[in-house]
Amino acid sequence: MIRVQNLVKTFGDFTAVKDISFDVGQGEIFAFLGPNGAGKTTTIKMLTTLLRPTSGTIELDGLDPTIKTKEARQRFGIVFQDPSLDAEQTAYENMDLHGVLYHVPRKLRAERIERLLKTFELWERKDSYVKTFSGGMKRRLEIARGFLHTPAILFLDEPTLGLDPQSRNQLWTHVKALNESEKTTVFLTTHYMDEADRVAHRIAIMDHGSIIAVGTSTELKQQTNTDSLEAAFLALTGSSLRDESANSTDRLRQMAKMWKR
Ligand SMILES: Nc1ncnc2c1ncn2[C@@H]1O[C@H](COP(=O)(O)OP(=O)(O)OP(=O)(O)O)[C@@H](O)[C@H]1O
Repeated sequence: MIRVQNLVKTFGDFTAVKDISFDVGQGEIFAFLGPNGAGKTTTIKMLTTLLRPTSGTIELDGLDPTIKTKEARQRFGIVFQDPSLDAEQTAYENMDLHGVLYHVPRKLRAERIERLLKTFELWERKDSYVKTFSGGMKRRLEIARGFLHTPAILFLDEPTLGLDPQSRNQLWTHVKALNESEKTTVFLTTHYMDEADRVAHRIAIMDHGSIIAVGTSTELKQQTNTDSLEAAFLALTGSSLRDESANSTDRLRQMAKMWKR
């Protein structure tokens, strides 16, 4: 369903994604884990046509998204870290607008909106304005909306960031149920190891722009001789802080640019 070969992304003289390759099968839940600045979001942005790869190839449901951009966009749904709902509209209106944008026929649209809002336990609140929703409800609505046009693949970039354990748990229960009933391939990133352990069929660990390990949670634990995914993750990526070093590198780069002007 997703095939990535030798994918590279550079920003100026900095390489954020360094020659990565992996495959994700149909119906699989695939988690991308990695410390801050590892290159996860950059990879998702390339997969979802938001960033152009510097080199390498991507195949989504048999299509090259850099060439068949419009067709590829129809095949996937995305939920990013930044909220993208219209707070001044109701839950139903947000869903409906998305359905119109994705050309979901009216009757099917109504049926799917009802099914998805019920699945994500939002049907009772369908006519409430999104601005009155809690963080967990907003996230559930965004994910329900991501499923609306029956995408072959759903991309979730840190979908549970900032949610309480109850909301996280409930969200994954619903995502898993839809993955099973609709056979949607799910590609996700998260910093919560317990979530990846629970929902992902396979996990890729990324660090400094490279994929350093891929496998099931059990395989990663065996490979590192550890007894939890978190321990396996730390064994593979080390325990030094990344965002600090990435930020200071970024700062240095920015200063270098200013001096060049
Ligand atoms: N537009 C850009 N210009 C320059 N550098 C960028 C740009 N976008 C990302 N980067 C850099 O690329 C690296 C990878 O960033 P990315 O956002 O993909 O990491 P991530 O794994 O998603 O991290 P996090 O877990 O913190 O979200 C970082 O060092 C970041 O500063």
